[in-house]
Amino acid sequence: MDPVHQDFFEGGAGRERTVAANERAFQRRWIVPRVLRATGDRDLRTTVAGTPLAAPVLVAPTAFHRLAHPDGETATARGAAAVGTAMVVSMAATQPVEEIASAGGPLWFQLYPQPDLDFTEYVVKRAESAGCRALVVTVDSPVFGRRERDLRNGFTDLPSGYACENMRDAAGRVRSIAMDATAGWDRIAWLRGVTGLPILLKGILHPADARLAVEHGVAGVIVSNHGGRQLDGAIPTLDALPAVVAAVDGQIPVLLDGGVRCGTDVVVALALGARAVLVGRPVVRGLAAGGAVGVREALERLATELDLALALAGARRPVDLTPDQVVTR
Ligand SMILES: Cc1cc2nc3c(=O)[nH]c(=O)nc-3n(C[C@H](O)[C@H](O)[C@H](O)COP(=O)(O)O)c2cc1C
Ligand SMILES: CC(C)CC(=O)C(=O)O
Repeated sequence: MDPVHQDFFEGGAGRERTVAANERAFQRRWIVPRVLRATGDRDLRTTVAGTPLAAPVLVAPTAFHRLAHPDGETATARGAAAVGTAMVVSMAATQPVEEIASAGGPLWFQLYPQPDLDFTEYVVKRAESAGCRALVVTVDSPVFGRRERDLRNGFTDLPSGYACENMRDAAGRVRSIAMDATAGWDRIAWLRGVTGLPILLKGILHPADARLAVEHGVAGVIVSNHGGRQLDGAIPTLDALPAVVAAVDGQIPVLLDGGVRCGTDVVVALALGARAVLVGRPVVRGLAAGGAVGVREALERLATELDLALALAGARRPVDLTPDQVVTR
């Protein structure tokens, strides 16, 4: 891969403290296994916002897949479909959502709220018509994070020949993605009026926001710091999870992304109350290394490791894991 593009995929904001801390937070947790109780067949399946998943690991929305592999987002979707999980299509995808949907697996669509409400509605309807089953609204990006690697590399836009295909307006012109600092909670209420799709908020870290999310009738929240690409110094997601779980009090599912790299990481997040996790960079790396097969292998490996870790932790199903099975040292 072009090292400039690799820096885009791997990098984060500022000094990349949060990028590093997301993974480190998992290193500080230890699993306390239970014994002699997980009898019978294991079952990794779960359902989130009405979408059944073979395992509680989804593909996080990440931008510009054609820069990682010529087959782009379509290959990622094929890899996700092969393992029976959902892919969250980024608003900054380099292929049209209709084409990505041809892979056949369940898709959710990620939206950066745009200041132009008519256009926002147009994009949402397009995702809906393409068969996307949920809308993931990214709420941690009122402005764009400062990505030092990209600034140093002069990487400010897609190279020519590539476009954010889901930013085409009705006239076929590609708009640039705006970060909308004017979007408030009223925008979530507005979105609920324009779509019947379940809405999940991505980028919740504070328990008070989690409670507001419940009050605004969303179908779920994703504890996320955008993989450390927005606010450098933001709390590692695993550290933020317990308070968010407590705040929503079982009313809606809580998902988490950031730093999930292996099956035991998934066990820790599930035990602390996440319904499922999403993975970003591991999927991009799989895509870059081997297209759809690489994505499938990255996700298969996580599911296999999760199955093994569940068995050894004494859980038959993800919901059997309990918070007392994780200690911090
Ligand atoms: C290269 C890259 C591009 C991303 N693009 C988007 C995006 O378009 N929309 C979005 O909501 N999040 C985006 N994210 C954030 C991811 O959805 C997710 O929060 C993060 O990658 C999870 O951390 P992980 O990479 O450690 O798994 C991006 C992340 C990366 C690494
Ligand atoms: C290009 C951006 C719109 C997406 C991205 O890089 C991110 O969200 O981190």
